[in-house]
Amino acid sequence: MDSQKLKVLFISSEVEGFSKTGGLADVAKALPLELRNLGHEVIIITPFYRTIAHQEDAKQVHELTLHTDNSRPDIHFAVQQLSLDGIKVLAIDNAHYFDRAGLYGEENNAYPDNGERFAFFSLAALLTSLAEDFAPDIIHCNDWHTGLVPYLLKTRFYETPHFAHSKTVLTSHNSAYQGIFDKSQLNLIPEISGCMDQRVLENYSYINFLKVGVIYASKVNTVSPNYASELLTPLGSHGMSDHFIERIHDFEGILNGCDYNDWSPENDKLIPFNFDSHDLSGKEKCKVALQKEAEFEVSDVPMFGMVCRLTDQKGFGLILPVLERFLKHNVQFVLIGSGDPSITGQLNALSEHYKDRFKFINTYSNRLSHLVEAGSDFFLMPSIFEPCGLNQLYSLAYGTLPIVRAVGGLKDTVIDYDQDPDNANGFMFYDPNPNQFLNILRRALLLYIEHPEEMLRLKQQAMRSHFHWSDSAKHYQRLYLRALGRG
Ligand SMILES: Nc1ncnc2c1ncn2[C@@H]1O[C@H](COP(=O)(O)OP(=O)(O)O[C@H]2O[C@H](CO)[C@@H](O)[C@H](O)[C@H]2O)[C@@H](O)[C@H]1O
Repeated sequence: MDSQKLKVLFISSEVEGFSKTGGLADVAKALPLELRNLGHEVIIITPFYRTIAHQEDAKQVHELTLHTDNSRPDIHFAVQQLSLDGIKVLAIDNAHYFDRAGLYGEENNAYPDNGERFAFFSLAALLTSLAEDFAPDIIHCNDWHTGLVPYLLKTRFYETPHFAHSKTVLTSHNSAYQGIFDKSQLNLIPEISGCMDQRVLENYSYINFLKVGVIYASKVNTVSPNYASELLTPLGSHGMSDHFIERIHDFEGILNGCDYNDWSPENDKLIPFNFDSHDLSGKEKCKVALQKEAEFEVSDVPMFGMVCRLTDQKGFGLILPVLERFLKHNVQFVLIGSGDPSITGQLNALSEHYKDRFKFINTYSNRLSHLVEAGSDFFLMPSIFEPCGLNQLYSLAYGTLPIVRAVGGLKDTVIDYDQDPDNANGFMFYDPNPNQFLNILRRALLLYIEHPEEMLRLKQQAMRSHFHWSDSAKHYQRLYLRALGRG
């Protein structure tokens, strides 16, 4: 085999098309496909959740046993094979851990045994690689769920010939989620529950999965250059800066891409009218469809959209204090999201009160997220932090101007109209302050009302901003080669 053609074991707790709660799933689909296009052989490993899509097509390919110490019964699991456009997807099937209503929890409450569930998943992924006789050059781990894999490679599997040449890459899609658990959840892995190394088992009592991954992976990255630099600071690192600084020579930011197969207004099947940058009449019709969906008056009013998980990260602490003042203007605003019940409650009350101009739909809907991207004039992402953000990339593709806070990947992808009018593709504000956010909303509103020709130019310019996954995949390829000492 060509020495540059690599075998990549890509381990992710969610994969678009099979299971999804957020942006990790988008990456776990798009990146393996582009790596395959570069000639690499990729196998994806993911849990076989109760709700996994296409399970009727699954074929059981292995029945495996995880031997624990003598005090616990062995754990049996099956491996189900699925396909992502020809890429082998091996799903770890164990009813105790994954036959549940949610991926990570229910009704916004995490499952109390998530540490044990994903410790099991990490071990099972490596056993599956052995059973499959797929000796990977690179084991690509994603987020805290797989943070123990690099440690397992250096302990339990240290002398296993199958992994003798394997290197690990850990991508942190969101370093705020670290996977911190009591050691009692780690009984499956005596190398950890009995570990005397304080860096692994802090105070000999609890573990931080992400931290262990950052310490032990061959290379570590996050999903934008700017978030990578934030992770090196105490303020922007969610308490992890010391660990990222320690790995500074093996750590970088690689910007996510936009999957234009799923997110192109020219051929999107989930929107009622297609359009492109030369002819935006289809976008106007999508706006009418969105107004009807939201039960708003159909008229030429600026439409603001937002689609996200309802968490503090997404900036609800900036939105909620000024939302009523914003809604005094002649605007329409559609927000699609699910998550934190306290945010849901406040949004429901406002949506009820301002029925003619604010519609909150408390749901997770792929169709609606496409309609909001297509039918809005502006898309809101006033995030407190944002490792990369995908929705601003989708907005740009649909000529919907993103209004973002200058953090993480938002800063790497959006150019502010006031700072650089010639090249702008959106609006950006800096301070995490509700009034600053309201000011920028008003700036956007003014542009819409007073300069429709400028609005059109900006929309067309936004549609010409491209973030191809093929570029990101080439960066990952270089990272893999460096991990293998070939770069
Ligand atoms: N109610 C809803 N209905 C339909 N679709 C919904 C939805 N809520 C969210 N989504 C979808 O979930 C995805 C969210 O992706 P983001 O990257 O914007 O955020 P997330 O915080 O989940 O991802 C984390 O990982 C990604 C991937 O690396 C980083 O870009 C990001 O900054 C980081 O926080 C999008 O595809 C969006 O359309």
